[in-house]
Amino acid sequence: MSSSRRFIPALVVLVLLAVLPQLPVPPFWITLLNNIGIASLVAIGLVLLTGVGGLTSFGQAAFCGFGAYTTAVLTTAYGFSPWMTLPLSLAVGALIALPLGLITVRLSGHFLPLGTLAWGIALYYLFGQIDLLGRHDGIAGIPPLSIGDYRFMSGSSIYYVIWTFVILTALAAQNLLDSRVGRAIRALRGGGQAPEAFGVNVARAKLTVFVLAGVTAALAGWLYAHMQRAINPTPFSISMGIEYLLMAVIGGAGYVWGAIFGASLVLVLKELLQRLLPDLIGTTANFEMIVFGALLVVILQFARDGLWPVVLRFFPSKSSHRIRGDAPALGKREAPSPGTPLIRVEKARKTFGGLVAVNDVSFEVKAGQIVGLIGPNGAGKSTTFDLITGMNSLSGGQILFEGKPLTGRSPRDIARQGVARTFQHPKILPGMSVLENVALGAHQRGTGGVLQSILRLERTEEAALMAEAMRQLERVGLAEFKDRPAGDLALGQVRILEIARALALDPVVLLLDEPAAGLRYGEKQELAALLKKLRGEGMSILLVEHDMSFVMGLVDHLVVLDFGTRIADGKPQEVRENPAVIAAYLGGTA
Ligand SMILES: Nc1ncnc2c1ncn2[C@@H]1O[C@H](COP(=O)(O)OP(=O)(O)OP(=O)(O)O)[C@@H](O)[C@H]1O
Repeated sequence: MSSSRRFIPALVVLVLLAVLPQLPVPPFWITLLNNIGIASLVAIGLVLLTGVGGLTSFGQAAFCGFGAYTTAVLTTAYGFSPWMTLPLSLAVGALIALPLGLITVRLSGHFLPLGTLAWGIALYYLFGQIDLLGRHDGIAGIPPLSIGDYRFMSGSSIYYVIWTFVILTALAAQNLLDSRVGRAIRALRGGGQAPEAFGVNVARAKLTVFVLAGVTAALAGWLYAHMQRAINPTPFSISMGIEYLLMAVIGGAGYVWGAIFGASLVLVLKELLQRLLPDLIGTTANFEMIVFGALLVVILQFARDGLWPVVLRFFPSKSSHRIRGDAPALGKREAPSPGTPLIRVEKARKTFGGLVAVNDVSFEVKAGQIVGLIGPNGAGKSTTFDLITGMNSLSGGQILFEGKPLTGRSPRDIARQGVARTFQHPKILPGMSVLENVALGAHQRGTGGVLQSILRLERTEEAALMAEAMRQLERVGLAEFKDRPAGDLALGQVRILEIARALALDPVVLLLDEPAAGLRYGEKQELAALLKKLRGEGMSILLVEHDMSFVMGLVDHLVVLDFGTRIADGKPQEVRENPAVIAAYLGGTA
């Protein structure tokens, strides 16, 4: 997707990396570059976990420890060859990450980073206490990597191994982010239950990214062990964990290549400060950490997304997603025949303590209808909406979808049944393109997993998902904005984008939560025209709305709530003339 303006500098950097060890550079440059490469691997994992997924971890150094100690023990005590221990080190990283992730990613807010801090410290002390791991002395005599008779003993030889792994890992991470699984991970930043409502398994996406970050850190540890050929617990301490996080954040928390940039910046600066500071202030204490802290504060003030986006500004690229004409069509649900009951709300009740927010409300949405749920502020419309979509649980009564009760089902499961929704406060991912935002809606219609995505084996399915997203954008009239960041759109367009995302689910019924709120008159008219067009195509719609004039000309059926109770139910004209409605809601304006 990147233009030649980015390709050429990338090629220059790659060639420089390749020839550098052959040039007469001081050996410590190579040592420094090796350390940067190893740190970059951990930072790439952190970019996925923290930058993209929004899960902050201070504990990644511990996973390096697992990778390093696995190979150290197996090669020194059990005679394994180093290459054989590579999959084992990665597997140990993944196996430890799995239970730790299960506990950690459930934490929210500041408890999550605190949790990682806690196990980061605990694991470091554990490494120093176990006899098999050589306690605080560690393990020496780790064999170097070798191919045939060639042993990667020197810094400049293992340099090539390290940087091959770094580039492969970065490419793998890029591939992952540009896939169905990657979009799910990127959607985590949207927070809360929203991604569930368009089909993403949030807990699974969090665990996936946690394990991946653990595995990249274990890879770094494996390389470190064979580079140093002796290890002890110190490089796996919490202060290293903090340093890795610093690299990811300074580089550019959401950018894979920013991880390498951040690692380079932090390690080069650390080297310089360690040389310069003692002369400047006459002491050898670890003052570089103070400088890093100050640096981080300054960077976060001026470049919240880290420094990589600043670098990219010098090499602008116009990314555009090519929609493959030969992409296969995704499977589609059979549309219910007009008039079939779809949603049946039967005596639905919701109480919050003593307050009855929804008081035994019943109504129905039939296939091919637009039904409006209206009522004054606090009438219970949003609560009813949340009961149908599974965001809230019923206190009484039941809700059926196509004859089956929805009680106890998760929002994701309800979405999978064909109930797609939009949000009163739109939940888009502003940094993601309009097309990708819509493709998120089609998440459940694909099956590509992590490994397939990394190896780009799911390209046919991905093309189908993108083509479907494009079809929905064309359907709602937003096709021309497909490559624009969703955050650039006006509110009216954002609401329509959410409808396109909901349509990408291949829904049986669309649930729209106050779709006209905050829109200008012209935008409302466009929205109403779109909803009528969708109904013409056979779509069924339930909309919660405030704006009377908006619903009157649009809906087939109106349900009016007041103080949680249904006070009217019928055709718009009948409802408009209902005295109870006039009294409760319309006042003298009807
Ligand atoms: N989580 C909650 N805890 C306690 N009370 C709640 C909760 N959610 C809603 N309520 C109360 O339930 C009643 C119905 O609220 P609801 O948001 O469903 O009304 P609404 O018709 O959607 O109003 P609006 O148009 O203002 O959004 C209100 O009195 C509200 O304060």
